[in-house]
Amino acid sequence: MQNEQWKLFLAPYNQAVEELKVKLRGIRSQYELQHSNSPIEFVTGRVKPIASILDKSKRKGIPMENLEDDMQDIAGIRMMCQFVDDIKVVVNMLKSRNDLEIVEERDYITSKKDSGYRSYHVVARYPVQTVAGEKKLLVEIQIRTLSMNFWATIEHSINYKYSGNIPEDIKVRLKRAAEAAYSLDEEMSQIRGEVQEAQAIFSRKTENDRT
Ligand SMILES: Nc1nc2c(ncn2[C@@H]2O[C@H](COP(=O)(O)OP(=O)(O)OP(=O)(O)O)[C@@H](O)[C@H]2O)c(=O)[nH]1
Ligand SMILES: Nc1ncnc2c1ncn2[C@@H]1O[C@H](COP(=O)(O)OP(=O)(O)OP(=O)(O)O)[C@@H](O)[C@H]1O
Repeated sequence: MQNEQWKLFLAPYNQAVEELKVKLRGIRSQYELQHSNSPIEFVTGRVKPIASILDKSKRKGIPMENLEDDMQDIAGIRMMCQFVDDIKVVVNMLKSRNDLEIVEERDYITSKKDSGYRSYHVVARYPVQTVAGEKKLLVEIQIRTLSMNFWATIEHSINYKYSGNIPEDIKVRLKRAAEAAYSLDEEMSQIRGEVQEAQAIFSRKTENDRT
């Protein structure tokens, strides 16, 4: 594909990512206004870089004409939660929305990946309005705790550095670190009530300071 063709192909994906970021960040703001604890800590999103699309299509044998149907993560959203239990709340909230349709779920929390990776993945079909009419696109939504995100971000950069061939000793350390990150999640879950009460007090205090 030429540069112009890529721009045209990716434009609806950009739109989907921008729209979903606004919508999902809006949910957090609603919780904030009510001074109640949000199951969503923060939301990020990206359109897969062209080099990464080309690399993945080669790796997985996906022909260019099948990208729309067979590459599920061209539009990607990530939702970070404070607690493991919040992840189910977020997934159910996504399921109850009428602006997207969940087509696949992958639970890498109950069944972590070999690398140690944990996250909950949802693939959804999301409609964007284009000048040529409505277009339904696949969007990958990754839902994870802050601690899972910390691990995955670091592991992703190490993987990049070693082009996917991480030395065995580092792999072992990363797996150990993944378990440590999960222990942190479990410990924090034990004091969830305490943490949330403190955050509610702090949120009211900062609002009072502002007014
Ligand atoms: N850091 C990190 N991220 C991962 C790992 N496994 C999956 N991911 C993330 O999850 C996405 C893929 O999710 P999967 O459900 O494994 O999708 P897949 O099509 O089966 O596999 P991919 O070929 O990796 O896309 C990747 O693009 C990453 O963003 C991992 O071991 N480490
Ligand atoms: N669903 C997502 N939401 C937000 N950011 C994402 C999502 N998926 C990947 N990213 C981030 O986007 C950047 C580029 O991602 P890229 O698609 O090249 O990586 P990847 O997810 O590891 O891809 P692959 O599936 O091809 O191995 C990375 O920083 C990655 O962490």
